[in-house]
Amino acid sequence: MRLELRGITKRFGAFTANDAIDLVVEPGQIHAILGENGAGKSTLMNVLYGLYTPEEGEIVVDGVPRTFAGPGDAMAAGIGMVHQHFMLVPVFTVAENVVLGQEPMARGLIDAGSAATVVRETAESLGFHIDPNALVGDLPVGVQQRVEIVKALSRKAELLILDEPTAVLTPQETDELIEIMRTLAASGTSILFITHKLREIRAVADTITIIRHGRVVGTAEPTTPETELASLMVGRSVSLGVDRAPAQPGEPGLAVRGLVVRDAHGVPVVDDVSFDVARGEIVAVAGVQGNGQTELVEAILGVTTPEHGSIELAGRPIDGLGVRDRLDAGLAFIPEDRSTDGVVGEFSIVENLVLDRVGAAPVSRGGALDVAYLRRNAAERVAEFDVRTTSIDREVGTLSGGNQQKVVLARELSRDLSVLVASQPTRGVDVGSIEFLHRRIVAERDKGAAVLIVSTELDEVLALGDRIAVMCGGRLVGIVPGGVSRDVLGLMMTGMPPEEAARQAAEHHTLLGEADLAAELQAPDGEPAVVQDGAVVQDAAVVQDASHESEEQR
Ligand SMILES: Nc1ncnc2c1ncn2[C@@H]1O[C@H](COP(=O)(O)OP(=O)(O)OP(=O)(O)O)[C@@H](O)[C@H]1O
Repeated sequence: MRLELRGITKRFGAFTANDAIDLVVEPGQIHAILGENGAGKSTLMNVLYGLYTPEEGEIVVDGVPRTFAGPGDAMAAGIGMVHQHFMLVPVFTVAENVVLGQEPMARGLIDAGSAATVVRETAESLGFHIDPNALVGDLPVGVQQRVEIVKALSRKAELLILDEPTAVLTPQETDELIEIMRTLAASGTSILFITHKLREIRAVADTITIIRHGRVVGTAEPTTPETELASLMVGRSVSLGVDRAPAQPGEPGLAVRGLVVRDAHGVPVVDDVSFDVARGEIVAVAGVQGNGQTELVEAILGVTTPEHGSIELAGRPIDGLGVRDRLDAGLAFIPEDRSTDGVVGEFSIVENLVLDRVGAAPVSRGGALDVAYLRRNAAERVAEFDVRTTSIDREVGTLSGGNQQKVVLARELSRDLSVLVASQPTRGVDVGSIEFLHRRIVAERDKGAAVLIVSTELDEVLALGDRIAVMCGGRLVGIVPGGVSRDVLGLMMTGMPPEEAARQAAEHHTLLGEADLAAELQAPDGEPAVVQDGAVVQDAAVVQDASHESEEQR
């Protein structure tokens, strides 16, 4: 399928989120859309998937202009979407989920046999296996994502929209998804790929369209260096990675001793975890989502009571204290799910910036809110943290995802804090803003805070961690120095002890590990090198020329 978006304009009131966007996606093309937070990527994808009606412009599929009144129309035109939050029913089997919504309504019966065949055959054509009879709720996230892909393909999708698909995957699973994307593209399926991860774009995209302030500002090749892509995206030069002095660990900041937390079924989800974070250092906890990190953080914050163990803040046990007392004792907290724990969507930016400080100075004076202070505070924080908004009075729920996250960070990093616990602090935030936010977190460390970062992003863990703790299955697999390789961390995330991970990583590089190495080993003419099995075999220019030659020969 050849898709053309012609002059798509989508407005929210007076605000133009998409401004005359033109985009062409060729059959079998992997087309990455890159843009900073609030650039208008999700809006454009929602227009394409029939969720928003554009004010102007045309969606043209194989030369025919189409109007989509809803996702059903988009699907009928061959467009499928894998959302960030999967739309599967956990208590149904894979086969049931795949046919859900497409079984003949008259009978209301699901033909289990043929659904299972569709699942098996589609999966096999993409080079993996899925048990059609497995319950979706029992499957790891990476496999659930494949079920979503199979589901879209079973509806004859010829163009797949993948919205930040790797946010929930391990590096190894990301490699596997990249392989699946390549297989799909080779069979003619087009892919629109949204991600903030430049490394992935360079690994998989055929072409890149860059959107800024709702407009297409350019296209780029996947060979474009990461720093250049980042600058194109934000419209200024960006330095990736944080320059920082080595940590100066001091007094005890946070201490966790023999912590055990059980879930509702009595299964230990945090299993005898002990570690220390000194003031003046950052410990980053790496791991695939769902390996006990959430429960660990909840126990530190005081929203759950552990079965065993104790937690100390600056040498003082806090086990008996409630959440508010812990915050008052100098704990700052950035929750992993901003929409449920971080912001109140219906409240304004002004209100969200002081949520839990109402009643205390300087937010309240003499029993009343100090409105002048609140407005001044909001204007300053919005400017400092580069929250893209038309007004400080706007409801936070209408900001783009990345900008909502900046509001949470602006509030929490402006506290008087001695211990900072941050879960996925930059999830969904673009590289330009990540640079700033990471610098702010390091600045808190250098002011003497003990910082615990929980992140599923290896880039983030590596950028911030003075030491890196890896969790798997509720246990602490090991704590390693900050400079460790991505491959070692990826293997430890599967539960492999550090020594074994180091040995295996030396023997086998992941695809993205290779991209890493290639970026470091730039050929003299500036072209990235091609790395196989950990060794440079060719520079990319030569490989491209060779492929042209063979095409011509054929
Ligand atoms: N329902 C809405 N009402 C008002 N404004 C909106 C609405 N949805 C989006 N916007 C605005 O449109 C702009 C584009 O938002 P969009 O979600 O498309 O950005 P994005 O590129 O996907 O950003 P991110 O990377 O942060 O997810 C933002 O400024 C956002 O505040």
